[in-house]
Amino acid sequence: MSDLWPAPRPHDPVDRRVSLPGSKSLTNRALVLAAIADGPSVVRRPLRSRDTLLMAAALTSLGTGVEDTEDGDWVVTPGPWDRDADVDCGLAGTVMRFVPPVVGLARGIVRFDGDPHMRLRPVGPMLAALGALGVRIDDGGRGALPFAVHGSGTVPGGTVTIDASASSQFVSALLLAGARYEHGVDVRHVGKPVPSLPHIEMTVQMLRQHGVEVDDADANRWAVAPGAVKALDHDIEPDLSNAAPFLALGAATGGRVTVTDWPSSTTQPGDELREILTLMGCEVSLTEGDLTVVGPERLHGVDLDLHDVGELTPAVAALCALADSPSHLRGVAHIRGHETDRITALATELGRLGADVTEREDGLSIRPATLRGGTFRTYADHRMAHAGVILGLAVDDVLVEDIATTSKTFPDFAGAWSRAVQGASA
Ligand SMILES: O=C(O)C1=C[C@@H](OP(=O)(O)O)[C@@H](O)[C@H](O)C1
Ligand SMILES: C=C(OP(=O)(O)O)C(=O)O
Repeated sequence: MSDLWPAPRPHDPVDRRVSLPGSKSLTNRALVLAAIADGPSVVRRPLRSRDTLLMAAALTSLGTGVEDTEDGDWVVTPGPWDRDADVDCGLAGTVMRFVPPVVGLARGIVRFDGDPHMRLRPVGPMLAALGALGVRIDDGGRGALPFAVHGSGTVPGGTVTIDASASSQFVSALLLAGARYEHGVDVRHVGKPVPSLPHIEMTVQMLRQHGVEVDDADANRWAVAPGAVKALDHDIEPDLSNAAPFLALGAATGGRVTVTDWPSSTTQPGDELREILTLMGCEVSLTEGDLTVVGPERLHGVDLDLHDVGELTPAVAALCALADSPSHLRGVAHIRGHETDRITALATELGRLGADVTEREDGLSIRPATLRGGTFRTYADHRMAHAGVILGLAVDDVLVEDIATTSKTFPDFAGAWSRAVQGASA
């Protein structure tokens, strides 16, 4: 298969019903919590994609049992965690950040590395915080991959100050492990605002479901009391951020798309798509778990602060490039530290196809322009690929580079996308 994938363009407004794979963020939290719980449990309808398979492999290499059931669920059995191991983080922020704090509870030296770009993604402040909590880290002073965590079996824990403005995952990581530290953990953020707060709420909610006491009453402070993490089975919701391109299919074509099993209440930031698409002129309705988006004749531009939902930026930016009025996307300086520098990547690639884009430190301004076909580069970033296929809905001859990069969070995205765009027989 060519490295350049012709993005399919529908010829008539579509009317589709789509079921999506599970959430990366929920699956990887469920796996970590199951691995440090007080007994075996089941992760039902997990996402099986590169990021979650890497998480399962990391926990398995420590000594955790992760077994498949016939239904495709995972049975997780906490293990002895008494060995040295190597962890491949790939390009998964959740593996690089969520695993080191639990390795403090293991006995052994665990070495972490990942894809070339992963060595550039931020983790230093979290490693420094872990050191302050009593975990020995050997990172050669780099504050980045590769590094080793020397687990001694117990972690003192306690109060720690961290600048988590580069990633909410620093906070989530410390909280996920914190109940198993001798004194729990009391995390205080100092610095520019923490992005992606719904993802920290997701962490807090899941910890509470596992019987862990969490105090999040004050802004920028999260305290986890020491205690057991009770074993608990999880049903994983569909990935609502990965719903973005599919909802965009309705939004950008004046068609109708329904995503099934949309939760009535959720901490996933993708739920914000309902509000965003409404602002862009779509009709959006949620009825008995069916989220339906009906696109307008032309989408409208929007002025949005995406600080809390930064991972939606690539898909939203692509939709803005198809709108009939200017858009301003703000508050997402931190996404320069995502799978690629997403602000520069979006400005470059939308611009290559004719979009009128201004790159700013913390976002993008996008004005209406006539788009043309061409190559859309993806920089190993699944969500850049989503942006490319969205443009391909409205522009002939868009070639998306390395569509397989979508396997980070979506198995066979190209197949699912072709079927959604062209109908079930595709
Ligand atoms: O905790 C999580 O599961 C995530 C938190 C966010 O990270 P940042 O806070 O680094 O943006 C988000 O962008 C990422 O896709 C998933
Ligand atoms: C930022 C993302 O991923 P990660 O979990 O690797 O940080 C993302 O999926 O948009």
